[in-house]
Amino acid sequence: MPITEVPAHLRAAVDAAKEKVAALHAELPRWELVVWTAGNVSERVSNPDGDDLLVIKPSGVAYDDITPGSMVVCDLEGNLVEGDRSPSSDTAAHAYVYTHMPEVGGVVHTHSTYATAWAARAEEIPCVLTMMADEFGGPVPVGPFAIIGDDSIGRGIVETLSGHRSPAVLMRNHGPFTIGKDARAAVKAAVMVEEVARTVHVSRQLGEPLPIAQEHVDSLYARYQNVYGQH
Ligand SMILES: O=C(CO)[C@@H](O)[C@@H](O)COP(=O)(O)O
Repeated sequence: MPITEVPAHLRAAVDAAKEKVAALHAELPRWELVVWTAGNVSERVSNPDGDDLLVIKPSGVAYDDITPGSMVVCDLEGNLVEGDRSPSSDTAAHAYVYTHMPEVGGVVHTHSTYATAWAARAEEIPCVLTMMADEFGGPVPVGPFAIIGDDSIGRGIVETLSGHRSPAVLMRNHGPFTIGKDARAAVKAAVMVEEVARTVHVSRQLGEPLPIAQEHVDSLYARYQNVYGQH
């Protein structure tokens, strides 16, 4: 049964998600992860009484014009539930991730320069920095080439990241998609994947970066994910 309007019991949660996701969009230009209208952020709105919803950016809207009121609400089929603009052109991908990865609460897509350059080569970013062990638990993987317009991008994200420690995937010839427990965590992963893509790129200009032993990757990841305080 398609959802044609936001259920009353989700109204407050949807409005809170609109405020949060609108504010998080400002982080993409702030960290220089996007140009013009590229990129998008979404967050799941869990529905204990039925199908979840997602809140996402309206398609093609300038970042300066993104407000809580401009955000769009869709069901997990990608159908519009609330909003006066078309949802992001990546809505199907976000929705597919939420449907097939129930632990994911936020999805981000950017075209950040260094991560996208790695995606253009379809080359994973090797785990040669302790920061990568912390945040990604190993290399940042590459996902398949996928044309926008159906759920092929979403399928590529899910096939690559399911069971993988990394919250980021470099979709071949396209750019990074990141996931997290909520939209803020996915935005953080987008910031971090661009940072490590740049650092490893710079390092490789002067030689071959040295790998980190798996045992050290594992212990760094465990510490960062379970002990290190992030607020
Ligand atoms: O990369 C793509 C599509 O995959 C861009 O068009 C995307 O970054 C921005 O599109 P939207 O404005 O979110 O519709």
